[in-house]
Amino acid sequence: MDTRLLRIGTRGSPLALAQASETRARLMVAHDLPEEAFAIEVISTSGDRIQDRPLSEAGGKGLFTKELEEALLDGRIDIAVHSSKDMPTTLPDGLELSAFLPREDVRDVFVGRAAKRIADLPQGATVGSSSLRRQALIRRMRPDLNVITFRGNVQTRLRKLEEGVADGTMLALAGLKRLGMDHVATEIMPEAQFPPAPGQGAICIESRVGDERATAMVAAIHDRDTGLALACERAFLAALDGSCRTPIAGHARIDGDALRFSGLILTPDGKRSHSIERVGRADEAATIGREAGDAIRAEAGDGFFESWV
Ligand SMILES: NCc1[nH]cc(CCC(=O)O)c1CC(=O)O
Repeated sequence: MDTRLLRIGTRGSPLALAQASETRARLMVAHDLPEEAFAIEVISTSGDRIQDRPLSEAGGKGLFTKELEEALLDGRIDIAVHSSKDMPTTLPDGLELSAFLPREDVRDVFVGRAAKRIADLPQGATVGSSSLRRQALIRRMRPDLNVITFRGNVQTRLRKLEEGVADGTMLALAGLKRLGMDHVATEIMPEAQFPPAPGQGAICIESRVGDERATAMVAAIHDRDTGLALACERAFLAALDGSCRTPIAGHARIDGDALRFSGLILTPDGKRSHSIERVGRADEAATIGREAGDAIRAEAGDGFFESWV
């Protein structure tokens, strides 16, 4: 047995640490190894440090992954644990997503103070979110609400609610569950009304291409269905050139050999949107996602994206 320490890199937020611990726990079981066989290395990222502006303005998704990827490429860590939702569609040369853990609930929740449900908020109430997708979906449901940018980790956002900065906020149920905090949710949003971001609820593992030891270790905790769903959702995002500036939702479900994908793009004000549904074979996940992205882009036309960029 290979007894060298496997170094697991993670961001330092409570959610990131919970995800790294879950990964370590699964590796311990899969390989019958003690906790001491793994080291969790906390790496601070620009996304964690920049708190004063929306990430879409500060440089996008890569802000949560850059420093972890540098540590991987430098050999300071062997694997990096990420939320798939935060991963850019292209990775640096020499790195790959080598495993996806079984997916958590993909739905978003509303955490309300002024009301438990979005529909019951008073006219003009304030809802905080930094996600363009969530902002657009809230505006589509309730154009009268005042949507404000709300950054920071789950704990920071909940504290802002207590301080009265907003009457409610949106969070991923998956993150709350991993933190043991899902009781704070006051409304679980139906997927049809509030479709999730591509990758939501799925933890992924990034490693060096050709690192056989790390690849073999994480292969034992890989979940086939999550991997196929993510191949489809990430191909959809890539076809749309999805950045933090584009409100995009997408979710693929796997049922044996079948895959069913739903995608949605919106204008930031939520007034216009295009949706797409595709069914196909699970082993063609990436092709289905790419074709759905190409089709929705063609249907929307260039004007859709240019009208508000
Ligand atoms: N960008 C932050 C982020 N990235 C992933 C999650 C939730 C966990 C997940 O989707 O796996 C969150 C917090 C949130 O959206 O509430």
